Amino acid sequence: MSKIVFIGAGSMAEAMISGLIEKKMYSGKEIIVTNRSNDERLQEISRLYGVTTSRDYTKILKKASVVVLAFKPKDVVESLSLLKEDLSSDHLVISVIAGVSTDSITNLLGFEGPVIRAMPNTSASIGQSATAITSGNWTNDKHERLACALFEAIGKVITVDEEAMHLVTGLSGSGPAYFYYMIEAMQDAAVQEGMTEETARELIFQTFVGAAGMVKASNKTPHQLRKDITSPNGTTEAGIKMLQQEQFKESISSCIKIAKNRSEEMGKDIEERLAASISSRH
Ligand SMILES: NC(=O)C1=CN([C@@H]2O[C@H](COP(=O)(O)OP(=O)(O)OC[C@H]3O[C@@H](n4cnc5c(N)ncnc54)[C@H](O)[C@@H]3O)[C@@H](O)[C@H]2O)C=CC1
Ligand SMILES: O=C(O)[C@@H]1CCC=N1
Repeated sequence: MSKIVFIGAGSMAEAMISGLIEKKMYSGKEIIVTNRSNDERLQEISRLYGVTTSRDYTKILKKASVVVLAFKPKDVVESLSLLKEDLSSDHLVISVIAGVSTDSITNLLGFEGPVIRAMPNTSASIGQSATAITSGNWTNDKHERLACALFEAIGKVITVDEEAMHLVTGLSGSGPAYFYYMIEAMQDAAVQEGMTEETARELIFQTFVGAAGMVKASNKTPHQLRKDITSPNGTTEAGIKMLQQEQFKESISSCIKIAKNRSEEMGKDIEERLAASISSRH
């Protein structure tokens, strides 16, 4: 199998790499990783996963058929201008960059090559990502199948229209962080009430895993599952009433909306920078 290159060696690249190796979709030897300047990080990733690391774009892109863009949206314009000389329409470019459209990537690359935009999440590292993918204009069935297989190795995959990607980003791309925040809040509350951190962690983690398992395994809706726990005038009712009073649902709704809007803003920023660079050339 031809190699897969990760441009960017941050948390998302690492989550994907560890999931792909774990699921044996690629061996460490078939993965090449590069970043901008942090040598220690490349050494660490090479030591952990047995991947090859290099900053010689020309050399590594010659060996690759799939190139995963895993750097931050703010670096897109600069990084793609560095990469475009060594990329061609023979490469399948898979971007996990939040907010940035397949058209922006194609325009920045300056040629009509296949680009697939994906939004995984960091649960990829344990094979549990929820990933949405969408295809750019120059992809074919083979590219789509390959991208699907790659993300299926690290979790569940759904295909969406590109317009949905901003919402997906704020919902399931960022989603694990919202649940971690809830866990943090529950843990802090338990400690404040006098429980040891260790006990709180054990109880909350298992409660979280159990609730996720119930949502998945049961044929009841989350609403019904919640009602099943809520005895009249009991503890859950008291707790939920307080969440309602503190506008829990409204907060979550605003959280998803603002995260979606932020993805749109990041995409627009790239489009504006792209338009400015085109007009400065004329
Ligand atoms: N962290 C997450 O949970 C998720 C992140 N994403 C997306 O993944 C991308 C990466 O996010 P993180 O891993 O969190 O960021 P990070 O900041 O941890 O890593 C970014 C990496 O890109 C590298 N980089 C920047 N410019 C480069 C260049 N020209 N050549 C080579 N490497 C370059 C940096 O050196 C760094 O290794 C972002 O676009 C983000 O929107 C998508 C889904 C979830
Ligand atoms: O926070 C971010 O911008 C990225 C995109 C989805 C998750 N992390």
